[in-house]
Amino acid sequence: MNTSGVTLRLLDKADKEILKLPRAVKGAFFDFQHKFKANPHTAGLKLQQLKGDSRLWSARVNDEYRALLLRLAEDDWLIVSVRHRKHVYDRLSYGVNQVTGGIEYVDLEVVEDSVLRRLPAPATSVQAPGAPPAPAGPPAPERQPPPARTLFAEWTGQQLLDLGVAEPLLPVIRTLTTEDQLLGLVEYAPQLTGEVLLSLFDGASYTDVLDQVTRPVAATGPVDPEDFEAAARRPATVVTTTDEALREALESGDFGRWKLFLHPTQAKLVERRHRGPARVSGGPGTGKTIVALHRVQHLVRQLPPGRDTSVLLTTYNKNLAADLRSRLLELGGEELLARVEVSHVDQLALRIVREAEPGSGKQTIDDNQAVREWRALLDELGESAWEPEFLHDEWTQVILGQAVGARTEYFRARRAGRGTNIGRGERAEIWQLAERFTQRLDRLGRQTWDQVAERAARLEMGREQRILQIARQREEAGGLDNIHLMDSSGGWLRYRYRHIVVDEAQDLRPAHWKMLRAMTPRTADDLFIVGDTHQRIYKNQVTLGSLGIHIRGRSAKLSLSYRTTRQILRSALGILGGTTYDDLDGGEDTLAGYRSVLSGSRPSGHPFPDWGAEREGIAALIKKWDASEELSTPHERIAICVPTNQMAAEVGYTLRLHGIHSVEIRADGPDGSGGVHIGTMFRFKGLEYQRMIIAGVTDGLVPREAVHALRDTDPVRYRADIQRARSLLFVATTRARDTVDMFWHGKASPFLDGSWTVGDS
Ligand SMILES: Nc1ncnc2c1ncn2[C@@H]1O[C@H](COP(=O)(O)OP(=O)(O)OP(=O)(O)O)[C@@H](O)[C@H]1O
Repeated sequence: MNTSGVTLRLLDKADKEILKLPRAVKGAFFDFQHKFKANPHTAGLKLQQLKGDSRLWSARVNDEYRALLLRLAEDDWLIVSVRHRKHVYDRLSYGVNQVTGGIEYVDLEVVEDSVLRRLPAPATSVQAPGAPPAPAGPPAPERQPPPARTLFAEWTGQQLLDLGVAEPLLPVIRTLTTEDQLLGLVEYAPQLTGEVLLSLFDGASYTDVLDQVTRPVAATGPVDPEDFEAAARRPATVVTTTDEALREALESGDFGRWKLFLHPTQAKLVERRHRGPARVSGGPGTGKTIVALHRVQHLVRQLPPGRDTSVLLTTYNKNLAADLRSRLLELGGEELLARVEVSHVDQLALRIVREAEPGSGKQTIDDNQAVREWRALLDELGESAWEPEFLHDEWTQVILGQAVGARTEYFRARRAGRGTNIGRGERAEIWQLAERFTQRLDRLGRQTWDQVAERAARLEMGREQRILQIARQREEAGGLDNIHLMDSSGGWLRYRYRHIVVDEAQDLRPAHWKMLRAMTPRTADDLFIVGDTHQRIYKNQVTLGSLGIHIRGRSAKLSLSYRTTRQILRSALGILGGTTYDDLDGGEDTLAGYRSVLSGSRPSGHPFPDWGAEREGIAALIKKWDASEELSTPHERIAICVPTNQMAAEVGYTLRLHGIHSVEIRADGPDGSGGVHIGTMFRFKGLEYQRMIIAGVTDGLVPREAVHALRDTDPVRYRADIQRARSLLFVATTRARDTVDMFWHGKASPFLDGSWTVGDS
């Protein structure tokens, strides 16, 4: 707790610099900020204003290092940089960005140096290490190579400024001729400048950049360039202030940054008050889960003091829920976790059902087991007119999905997205089979997850009705508290949660939504829904409005990927083809503006004649990485993704023959540690690896042969199945931070476009 009244903030770019400092200097910096907060004017800190500058000050961190600070107000300071004391301070520039209203700081010398280091060959002007810094103004090679067209010649200075580019960088931007130089500039430029320039460079139009990159972070009101205090409060100034945050920045390095520095668009979503359910979409790696976690923390901070768990954080499977729990713990410790229930949605539904039917003891089975039960039933009946998969989908998506309770209702039920038209006579047959199927499951003491969800939804909706009825009676009785607010178990009858936050929303079943809707009162900030329909890998397509969840006017999008490089992102988008995706509410969602400022090598393609050779190729690639100092990667940061369990086992076997240890990713996470992770595509949702190898991406496997067969017989189902198969491959590809290697044998999957350059395997 700071008692001196001094506020000390740290600019996110300064934090990046500090991370690169030697350990001892980091320690000294931590002590420095404590002393500074206690009294900035202590003699030992040597606080002094830089010559001729009204706001920029320097202070002593240790004998060698100085902190540079902007004085925002009397006792309000912002650390913008930590530098060696010999560093020259006369080319520093700071100001309030006219578009975002955020504070920006640029060390022109550092930026120009970074660009100069990347001059195109023959590099007649490359500076020797330790050479004196370039003089003011744009860097000029000693002997001019033939004039190359500069990258941003097409746009005027004013146009770039209107997009939010930092003004002091315009001269150096005008000198850029190669992508490499641009990356050199982006490394040290303010965040928005980097995003704008890379988007333009990658071919986005001026208006698209304005709409998708600049507008979401533009200031809402007029910007006063002299008002630094106001500027510091805007989300565009990405800062942190707390002691713990500073410690975190020093100790956990890059891995902990998500806890401290939110992108302005992320920060807005975390803090915004909504009058009803709100939804956040965005491509893979844009920080949707990070926003969900910070949102939970924000909501908990608004709760009245107490010990109850009034916030639910839920997602669609056990593995992801476990991950959310550990990340929430990292973010806010036990104190935060104590106010939040983190559970996966099926588990929550099962708890509701068990609470209502204690001792029912039914075994819950998954979709594969259920399809086997359908097959057994059809065999027993000698029925061959229907496929078990078709009946199972019809039963879960139409009958259970729409809570169809009677045969006549089923005759009228909408079957959107189900393909094959079926008439009244066929519906009568299906209805009868579905009845037999549920009787069979009952007899065997089994239930499916869809049944559990449906039952939980009904129970919760009933409970909400009782709550509302009691509230009405209470009102009629003049607000007197003489009505028994008891539920069957004798507890007080009230809504289970005050706020619900949902991650990976695209894969929840319709009944889950009904259940969740009934669990929280219809008040401000009730439901916060995060998901990306481009990553839907199950068949649960919903229209939230029809399930009582109205998000119109409260939707927002994240578009900057923090995970994947621009090169991977471009190839991954190619996998989706031109297909359209829904927005969970009957409309359309797109990945327009989806971008990254990270750069790396292009993804590679590796063709092989057969599966055996392909597996050998995978082993050879891993060994190649192991043998190189530059490419070597800890094995647990490498994953191999394949279409089937059988193929996963076979890859594991081949790797073992080459002495490479691997662990299988199961439904509840990796089965062990310390080896290359191998799993089927379904297992990769929510995971992240430094290197992804995606194998078996062969036509007939991706998508499966059976899908092709539907093309003529059932075009609607064909389109839906193709879309899901594309999403599966898209999810796998976007798990990669640095590299993706796509392997196939025979004919490559039709989902791969020309961007998959063939590697040297
Ligand atoms: N503001 C941030 N600062 C630093 N890192 C961030 C930030 N936001 C997200 N990240 C990092 O980016 C990666 C992806 O974030 P996250 O998992 O939240 O994305 P997502 O949109 O939920 O992805 P997916 O849809 O693929 O599951 C994580 O490693 C996360 O730590």
